[in-house]
This record gives sequence, structure tokens and C-alpha cells, in this order.
Amino acid sequence: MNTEGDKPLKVAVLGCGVVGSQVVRLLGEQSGDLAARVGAPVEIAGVAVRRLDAPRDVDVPAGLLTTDALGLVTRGDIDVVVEVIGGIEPARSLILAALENGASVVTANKALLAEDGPTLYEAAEKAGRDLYYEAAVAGAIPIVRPLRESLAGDKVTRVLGIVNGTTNFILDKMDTQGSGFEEALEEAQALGYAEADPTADVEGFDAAAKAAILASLAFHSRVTAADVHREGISDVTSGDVRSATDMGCVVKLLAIAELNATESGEEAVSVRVHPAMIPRSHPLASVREAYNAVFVESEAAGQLMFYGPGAGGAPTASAVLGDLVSVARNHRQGTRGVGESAYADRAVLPMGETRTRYHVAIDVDDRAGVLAAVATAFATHDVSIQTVRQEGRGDDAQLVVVSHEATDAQLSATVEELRGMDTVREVTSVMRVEGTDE
Ligand SMILES: NC(=O)C1=CN([C@@H]2O[C@H](COP(=O)(O)OP(=O)(O)OC[C@H]3O[C@@H](n4cnc5c(N)ncnc54)[C@H](O)[C@@H]3O)[C@@H](O)[C@H]2O)C=CC1
Ligand SMILES: N[C@@H](CC=O)C(=O)O
Ligand code: NA
Repeated sequence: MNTEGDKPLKVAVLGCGVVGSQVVRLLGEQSGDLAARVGAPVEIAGVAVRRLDAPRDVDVPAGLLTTDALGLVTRGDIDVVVEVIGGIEPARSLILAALENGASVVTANKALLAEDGPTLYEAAEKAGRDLYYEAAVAGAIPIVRPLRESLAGDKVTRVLGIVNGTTNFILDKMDTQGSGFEEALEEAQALGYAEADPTADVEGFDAAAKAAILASLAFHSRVTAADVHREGISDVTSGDVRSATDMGCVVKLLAIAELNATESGEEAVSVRVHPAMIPRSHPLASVREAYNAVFVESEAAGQLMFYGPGAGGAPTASAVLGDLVSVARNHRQGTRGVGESAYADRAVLPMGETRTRYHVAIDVDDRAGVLAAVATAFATHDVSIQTVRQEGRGDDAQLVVVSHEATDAQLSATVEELRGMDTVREVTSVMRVEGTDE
């Protein structure tokens, strides 16, 4: 570790793809400003790539390129390793080797942090080095640092986020242009937002990883991707989107982490990713196209909104470089930044015990007693109805019921019962409603 004079700080970059190439570009273009901000030159010591001759979006001097990532991080003179390879292995082994060899780590790897964050934190702690990851959640948007530091004196009660650009783009097109799901997905792919295999985006895996990281930070507990209830947007229909519009809402894929009371009255963490209707007046409703936003509620500060580009090479590299400067300053001063904070050790609430509201659209025969039968199904499971609207269509009718808050188990049992009723032709739309004051 360099602490003396203005000895250059040596940085190894692992991966030179969408994000890595922009990190390398910015390190070159902004070297003067970075040196001034850190107090010493920041020098690229090596860039690990999979293929030396692959085309890339930045010119890297041949002498810096290597296919031996492990050799680079263990060579003994590296101060900071920037991991932008992604995935679980070899990223995890490389990060652990970097820490063991005395380097601090900056990573954008949400999948790894959400799967095995504690192993990385413990290794950083043991090595006395930093592990920073602002880019891993909502790209360029500062949200990790605000939760780790700015709000460290407050009690966060809820985090609601739009943390996946691809799915927000698709839902926005369905809402504003009446596009179908497949059509909107093709557009997202053509614009380069979605992955070649967009499953991680569309099925909510990417958002679930980010939700786990947000929940861990907000509630000072260890939450992993496996703890997150996850539903994607592939089943969201144009009918759901129209239904949302009819009730003054918009459909968004939300990552939600909140404190809920358990049956025994203790505080537990509810963490989930699913499509939900939110009122158009909610700040998250105005998040358009591929943008991200995170809405935080805390006891003292109240409501805070963090908004900006959540994906893309340059925006993500901005967050990586911000971390790099912080870590470099820590190195220069011989200190460490904030480490893991998991002291609260709160349990994760099972999804069935999470309290939420449902919007249910039901096709029924338009005849006497049907409304009463539907209301009885809700009452049987102790779910209180907030509003009910009927749209008649000859002999057919559609009932749109919005419930008050109940447990997810009560609500899903109600929907199951509705589906089995003779008077119900079809339950055409079921969606949770979030972001409302009950
Ligand atoms: N692209 C984005 O908008 C965002 C990406 N991230 C995260 O940033 C990380 C990087 O993502 P991208 O740059 O988009 O991915 P990418 O696939 O464009 O780049 C990864 C690069 O790593 C290289 N690589 C793979 N194995 C390697 C190895 N063993 N040694 C050296 N290089 C190796 C690949 O050849 C590829 O060029 C991931 O963790 C991702 O989740 C986070 C926020 C936004
Ligand atoms: N595929 C992700 C990229 C960043 O995490 C997204 O669409 O948001
Ligand atoms: Na961020």
C-alpha cells in the first residue's frame, strides 16, 4: 500500500467489456484530475482480458494487456483491483486473491455480491482492505454510499426501487405506446439495453440481486439473492397495463425492501421483486424509458429519491471511478472506508407474511348474487375490500376489486378461491398495488 509521497497508485482492471473499456478510457482521459483528487497519480498497471486480439471500445497499450488475471492480481504491487468481469467465477476467486495480496477491490458485480457478499466482506475485513461496489446497484446513481454513509444515523424503513433499465423500458413502452411485451422487448434489445439472453432482466434476477444488496445495506442485515421473492414481467399483459391506467396507476417492476412486523411483533425484512401497480402521482411513476430510481423512506429524513441512468458503460464506469477515488484516498491515508454492517441481523419475512394490497380483475356472469359471492370469497380469507368497480358487457361483466392491505398468503388464497368459483369465468389480472398510503 502506498502512503508515502506521490508514488503512483497501481490499478488492475479485470475485464474490458462494456464497463471495463469505459473505466480504462476515463482513467486515461481524466488522469490529471484523478491525480489531483487522490493526491497521487493513478496508474493502470494491467488490464486482464479473455482474448488479447478481441476488438474493444478503447485502445489499451499492448504491454498492459494480459490473459492471466490471477497473475496480475497476485503480482504484489497492485493497490486496487477493479473487477468488471461479472458472474460468480472466476470473479470471486480473483477478488479473494486480490484482497489476500493486499489490494482493495472495486466491483460492479451485483450477482456475486448478492450470492456470496459475506465471504467477500470477511476477506476484506481480514485483509484490512476496502470492498466498494457503488456500480452494482442502479449503475451511476449514488445509492450504496448514501445508504452506507449518509443515512447511517437514521432508521431506514423502506426502499422502493426501479433498478432494472430493460424492464422499465419495456413497461414504459407498453404504457405509453400500447406496445405488446414481445414488441417492446425487441425494441429494448435493438437499443442495446437488454442482454442477448434477456432472462436476467425480464425474469427479475438482476433486480433481485440489487434488492438483496439494498436490503442488506438499509437494514444492517445479511440478505442474499436466495432470500428475495422474485417475479419477472413476462406475464404482464396489455390488459394489466390498461387496468392500471383505469385506476390511475402505472405498472412498474419494483424491488422492495421494507421492515415489516412478524406475527410475534418483531421487526423483519420483507424483500421482493415483482411487477406492481403504483399511483401515477408517486415519484417512481415518472421514471421513464431505461432510467432507474430508488425511493427511500426513513424515520428522520422522510422520503428521498435517487434518480438517473442505471446501466450503460460510461454511467457505470462513473460509479466505479468514484469508488476508485475513495479507495485511493483511503490508501493514501492508510485508512479503510466503511465495511459490512450486519449487526441488526434481522430475519427475512416469508413472502406469505408480507403485507400488501391486490388489484384483481375478474370476468363474471352479469347476474344477481355474483358480486356478493365474490365479496364472500374475500371475506372468507379476512381480506377487506377497498374499492370495487363493475364494467358491464352484455351478459358478461368485469369486476375490478382492490383490496386493503392483507398478508400475501391471504390474498393469494382469495385469488385461488375465486378461480374455482362457478360464477367466475376468469381471473384476468392479479397484481400487487404498492406506493399508496393505506
Ligand atoms: N453493462 C451495464 O450496464 C452494467 C454492468 N454492471 C456489471 O458490471 C460487470 C461487467 O459488465 P459488462 O461490462 O456489461 O459485461 P461484459 O460482458 O461487456 O464485459 C465483461 C468482460 O470480461 C471479460 N472476461 C470474462 N472472463 C474473463 C477473465 N477470466 N479474465 C479477463 N476478462 C474476462 C469478457 O471477455 C468481457 O469482455 C458485471 O458484473 C455487470 O453486472 C453493473 C451495472 C451496469
Ligand atoms: N441489464 C441491466 C444492466 C445493469 O445492471 C439493466 O437493464 O438495468
Ligand atoms: Na449506484
